[in-house]
Amino acid sequence: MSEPAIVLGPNQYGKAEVRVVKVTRDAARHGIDDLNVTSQLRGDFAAAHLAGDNAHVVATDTQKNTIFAFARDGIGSPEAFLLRLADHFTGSFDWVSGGRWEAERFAWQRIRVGDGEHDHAFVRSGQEVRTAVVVADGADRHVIAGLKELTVLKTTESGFEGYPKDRYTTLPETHDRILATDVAARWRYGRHDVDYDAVYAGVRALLLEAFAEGYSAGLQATLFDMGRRVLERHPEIAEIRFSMPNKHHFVVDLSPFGLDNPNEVFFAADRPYGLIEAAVQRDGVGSPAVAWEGIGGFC
Ligand SMILES: O=c1[nH]c(=O)c2[nH]c(=O)[nH]c2[nH]1
Repeated sequence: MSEPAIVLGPNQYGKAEVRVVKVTRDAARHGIDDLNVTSQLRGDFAAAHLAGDNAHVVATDTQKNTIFAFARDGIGSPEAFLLRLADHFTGSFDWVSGGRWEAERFAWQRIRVGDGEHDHAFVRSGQEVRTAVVVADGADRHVIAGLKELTVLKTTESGFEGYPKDRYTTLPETHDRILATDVAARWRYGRHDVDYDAVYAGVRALLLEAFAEGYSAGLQATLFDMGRRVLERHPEIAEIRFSMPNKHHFVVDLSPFGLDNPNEVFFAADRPYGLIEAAVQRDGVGSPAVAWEGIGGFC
């Protein structure tokens, strides 16, 4: 029996992590957009791989330059910027049938001076990084927005009880513990007539509100509550996925020092950590695999 032939499988290529900063300076009060953009093209690139024929290979350098050139007109929301890139590359080259464009956006806030805000001096704001992915597949456009590194902590109103105990279980039950995590979430839009910046702000607020409010019976329950609130309030969002580490805070035994410790002094362990991941979906609404392809881990 002969060995199967060796053939080219799925492929994409482009420029990764183009750091583009756009200053808007048509008035004394400047604005700033700070992004990390990755562009990857899909289509007929077989000859490049199989024969070294680069006739179809839009250089990664050209893709990088296109990102800078498009920034000259203003960036706007990361989702809108990525959609422009997708339409440009698929519209300009017949053999580019799709691709994947991804962005991280770093937020800056005006520095407060006296009781005003400075016109052109900024401090990195917040901690979370906004994320966006656009996948073009022929005429289809999939838009996934998100955030990562949104670090939150509550000092009470969290517990973990009722779990199975076996011979390896040592964890004591508690109904009063610290709950801390770095929220990473991505949500897929089911429609595209969306004010991406406004929805981002709304989702971020709902995630924080869900984390803060009420008693958490576990990070899993908190995760689902976050997702449920987002889907209830945002019909334009089809589904949302989360990846959240449970950043354990262990009560330190101070009895060797003759001290009590009524949930006041903790050891903040950095590893290992629990890792809680889930999708929150609308029943009966499918989740297109092509939209999520290339997203590392769960979200
Ligand atoms: O919120 C939690 N979920 C778990 O699955 C888990 N497992 C664990 O040891 N502690 C916790 N906490």
